[in-house]
Amino acid sequence: MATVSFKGATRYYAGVDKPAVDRLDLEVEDGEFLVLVGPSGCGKSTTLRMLAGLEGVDEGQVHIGDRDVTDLPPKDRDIAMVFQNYALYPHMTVAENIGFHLKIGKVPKAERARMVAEAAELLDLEPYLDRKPAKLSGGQRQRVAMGRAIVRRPQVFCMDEPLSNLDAKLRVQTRTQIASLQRRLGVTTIYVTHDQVEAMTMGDRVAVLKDGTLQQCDTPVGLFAKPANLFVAGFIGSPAMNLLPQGEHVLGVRPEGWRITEDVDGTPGAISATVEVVEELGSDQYLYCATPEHEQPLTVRTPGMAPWQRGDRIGLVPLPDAAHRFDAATGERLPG
Ligand SMILES: Nc1ncnc2c1ncn2[C@@H]1O[C@H](COP(=O)(O)OP(=O)(O)OP(=O)(O)O)[C@@H](O)[C@H]1O
Repeated sequence: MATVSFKGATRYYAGVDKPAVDRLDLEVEDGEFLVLVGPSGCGKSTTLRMLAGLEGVDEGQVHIGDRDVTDLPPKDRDIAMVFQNYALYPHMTVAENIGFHLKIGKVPKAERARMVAEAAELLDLEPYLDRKPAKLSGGQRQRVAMGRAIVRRPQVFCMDEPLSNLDAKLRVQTRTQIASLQRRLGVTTIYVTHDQVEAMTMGDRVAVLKDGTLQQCDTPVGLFAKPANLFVAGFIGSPAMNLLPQGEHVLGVRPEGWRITEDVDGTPGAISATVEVVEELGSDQYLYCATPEHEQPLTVRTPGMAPWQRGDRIGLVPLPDAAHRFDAATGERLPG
């Protein structure tokens, strides 16, 4: 096990002036589950591939523990990678797929069988050890890919969208399994996803990237409570934070951060709004409200079966501590 450090790590692709990853500084702790998240093209995969040695580092360095691995080939980095497409060998059985790297590494046969059996037990794959990948479900294939990574006992796991081929329900189940497995094994893990819910539920910390630049790295609670800028504020949280321009500032209020009042005119500071759409979720209700000042409707989340209906006029006041403020010009969070 080991720490991972990116020190000003920068990657340019041939023929592109702007770096795909720009001076990335990031320290991952020993045993930590760190998620890289951001929209398509923000540089998540490139960051992971620089760590795995599948992509060169043009400026800066990458360290694993106390080793500078910047110029080491992938096989010497002691990393196991789990890809989106799993990259299983179709002609090999589950057991052979899981044990493949051990065989290449000349681990004796009996030892290999023991390690494969151990991984299969951990991943509930024992009944399938003699099957070929074509006869497995998507979730089982995903677990075989995990098994192949686990038996190598690497210092670091690198996972690039390993759940994106699963349907929504299985994805939710599998993300819990991966997170708990990682905690049990205690192997430092860097996990790439574009899904902010996946990021927030799995990561000890989450690093948010945009256009190749790290925006913020914090615990899920930290990102949610104190987004460092407008991008993070809008990206983390679902439904997204309401962002209301107010001259030189932007006021940010999460959908659950409003107090609703019927006394619109008698409540100082209340934003007057008309309920346009009501979404019933059973446990919650979402209101989408039009206001005279703002083009975008405001989203309001209320617990339970609130009494509001389309056409109601309501007043919205940010709850104490629910107001986030940003500089409209720079997008940076303002103190307080
Ligand atoms: N081989 C390449 N040659 C040129 N440009 C590339 C190459 N690979 C990636 N890029 C560009 O580098 C940027 C970062 O790509 P990267 O794949 O790291 O993003 P990502 O955040 O993982 O995106 P996605 O979620 O879509 O996989 C993008 O603008 C992409 O178009």
